Amino acid sequence: MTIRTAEVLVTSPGRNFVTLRITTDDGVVGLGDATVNGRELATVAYLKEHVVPLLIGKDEHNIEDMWQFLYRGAYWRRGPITMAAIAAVDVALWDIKAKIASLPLYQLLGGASRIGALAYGHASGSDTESLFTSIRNHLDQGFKAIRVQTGVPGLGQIYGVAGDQRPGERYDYEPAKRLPLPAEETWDTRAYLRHVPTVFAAVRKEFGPELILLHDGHHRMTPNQAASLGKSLEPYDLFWLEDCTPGENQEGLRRVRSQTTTPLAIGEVFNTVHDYQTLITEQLIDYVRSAVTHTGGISALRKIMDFAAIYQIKSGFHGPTDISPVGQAAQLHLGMAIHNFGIQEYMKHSAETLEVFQTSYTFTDGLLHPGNNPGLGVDYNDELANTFDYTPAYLPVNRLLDGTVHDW
Ligand SMILES: O=C(O)[C@@H](O)[C@H](O)[C@H](O)CO
Ligand SMILES: [Mg+2]
Repeated sequence: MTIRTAEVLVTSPGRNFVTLRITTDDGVVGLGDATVNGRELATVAYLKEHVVPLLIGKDEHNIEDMWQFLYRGAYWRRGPITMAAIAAVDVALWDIKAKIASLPLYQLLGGASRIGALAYGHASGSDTESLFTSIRNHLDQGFKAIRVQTGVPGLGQIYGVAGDQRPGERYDYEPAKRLPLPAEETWDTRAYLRHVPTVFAAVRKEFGPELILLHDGHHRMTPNQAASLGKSLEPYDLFWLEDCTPGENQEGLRRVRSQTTTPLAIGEVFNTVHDYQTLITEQLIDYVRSAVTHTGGISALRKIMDFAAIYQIKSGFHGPTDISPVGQAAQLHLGMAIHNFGIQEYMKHSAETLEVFQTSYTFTDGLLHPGNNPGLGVDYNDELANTFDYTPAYLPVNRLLDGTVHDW
């Protein structure tokens, strides 16, 4: 009935992951993800120096009390590092509780509300032809929903665009580059705003009205620019326009919302319910983009989703490859259980990553399912993990044509 050990594990099978492993005195093991892309060692230090000593000897069953102890007890509240560390503890304790109950975690969260979680994949191409190849590739894999990103004429490598690929090839866009300094990219919002509607017109013409399409603006527009893009994309019936503005300025979304009916999703860099307060109560968004890993865990994100449900706002949890298989499993269990599930982002992890983290979740006919193993359904292979040393990596920095640093 107590926590015996808590270990902070770092591995790098192609990219860096931080995992917290809690073991009880009965030998039950729980895993939690604390990966913050490009700033991984900050959560390692926060956990090792300031959280692990607080866990030893505590009752593993009191998840809510532990969450409040770590959140209120720190005095310095919120922030991505603190909330990722709390998330790792929270998820590991839910994993343990479900294993003790011998149930898949979603059963403890209320049971299954659906047969599976509708997933969207990432198609991209430097031009329309390579984008179409990538979309066909995703359709072949069974995706029913696809995010579309392309290059912009006149700009070089930009957010969201993988190298061109042939049918059957793996999509491998990874923004965090393993370089000693961040890569720098060039950006021009006017060129982007002119180009994107032509891309969606071409995609609709080629693939028809049925396919679910999404797009990520990656925080680059002002509210006025975002309103303009939302309007110009209305004929193409997007499932959502993501991160159209930086989003910390919640009031700024009023301008976007009042001008366009294109659905809006925001929140992958948010870390508590307070980041959403105005957005939710004024119904300025349609989808909550938080990941379990970056928002204080299952306990906290569940509360955000219950709050959002009152306003007909649904989930669209952040699921790129920098969310580890542990974090992805946690949000699949949550997504199975909540009523206001919307869609789940799904970028398949590399083969090496899925050998380090052995998962029970499946992807069939466009739907993800967390599997029915007790707990999260993820096992950690220490021996293999230890062969992959931590390698520093940075997300890119974005500059305007005149050299000014812009939102990336
Ligand atoms: O915007 C997204 O959906 C992601 O690709 C993020 O850029 C990445 O997860 C940052 O670590
Ligand atoms: Mg995004």
